[in-house]
Amino acid sequence: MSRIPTPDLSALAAAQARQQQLTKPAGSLGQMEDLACRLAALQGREVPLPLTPAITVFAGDHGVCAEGVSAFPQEVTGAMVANFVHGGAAISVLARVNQARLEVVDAGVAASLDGLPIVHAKVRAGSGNIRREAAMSAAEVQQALDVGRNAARRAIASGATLLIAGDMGIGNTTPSAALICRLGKYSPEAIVGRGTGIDDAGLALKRQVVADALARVAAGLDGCGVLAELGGLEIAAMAGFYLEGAAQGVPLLLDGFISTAAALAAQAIDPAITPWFIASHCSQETGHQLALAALGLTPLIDLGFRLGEGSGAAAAIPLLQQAIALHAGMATFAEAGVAGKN
Ligand SMILES: Cc1cc2ncn([C@H]3O[C@H](COP(=O)(O)O)[C@@H](O)[C@H]3O)c2cc1C
Ligand SMILES: O=C(O)c1cccnc1
Repeated sequence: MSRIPTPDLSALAAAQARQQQLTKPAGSLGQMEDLACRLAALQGREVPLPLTPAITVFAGDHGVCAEGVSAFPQEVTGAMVANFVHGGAAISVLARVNQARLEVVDAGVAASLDGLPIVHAKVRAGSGNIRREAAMSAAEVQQALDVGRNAARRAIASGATLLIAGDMGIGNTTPSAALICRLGKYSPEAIVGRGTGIDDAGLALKRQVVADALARVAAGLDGCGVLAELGGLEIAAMAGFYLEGAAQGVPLLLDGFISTAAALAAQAIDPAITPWFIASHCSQETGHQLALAALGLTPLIDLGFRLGEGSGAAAAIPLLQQAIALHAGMATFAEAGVAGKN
């Protein structure tokens, strides 16, 4: 039995009826109208309340970096975690400007991060090399899912009504691509991209690495089994974060490629999660659009981001707040004494 509630369809219908009454031609605010109505259904109220966003960035390292799949060295993962807490990363700035709580969790960074003011929940120091071996054991998947679930509990206890998961892990577009291929039934050609910026030879190698990883893994695995073979520690933690957020009835704003791979894994574990996902932006990473399509989602914006960290989701927070403000604050035709459509 799923712990995840279903959205409130009567609140959805009431919100849709309200949109028809607001002083604008029906449909003229496009996706903002659908967004307000979806948030109404998720909050269970005709007029949703303004959102209190919280961002949790999960960090982990990837054994598959040994294959040469990233343009950057593995030690950047830990160095960026320090940058997050010192306030200098993109997500640090976007959290500040959006007044969002920002928490950083070490789910599996290779380096020691002792002494940094983060959540220390290292399940292991980097995953296995998915080209040749499982990313982690079944027990480690469960531990990483729990790391994410606990982070969602902390965020919600602090008052969050919108959850964003970010990622930091050099090499993590490779396991993400493998997960998206496997769970979305896509080919590596359609999904594998340049990540941090590998060249053509690097891209060909990365496609082969993903193809080899997929070929290594048996058919018929469940969501946790796929995460163990092809995932990563921060990706599994993100999936656990999403599962707990949905179970507590909190909307989940997806970020880019890694975030969407984690969402597909969460969906494989519990399909009842699907309506709790909202797509924010479309990443430049090859295959992100297809990954979102596998979840039935259309992104709100395309700013050409290809960063991760939760940055695209954070950049879309004002759009969600504006959708709610319009839905709540616009006058109806009756209130404003404006004539409706002939
Ligand atoms: C300085 C820096 C900051 C980042 N912040 C997020 N990523 C992003 O890039 C990495 C994934 O790309 P690939 O699979 O090609 O390594 C992840 O760490 C992701 O979070 C970064 C990457 C770098 C270099
Ligand atoms: O879409 C993303 O999240 C992404 C793309 C490239 C590199 N890192 C993250």
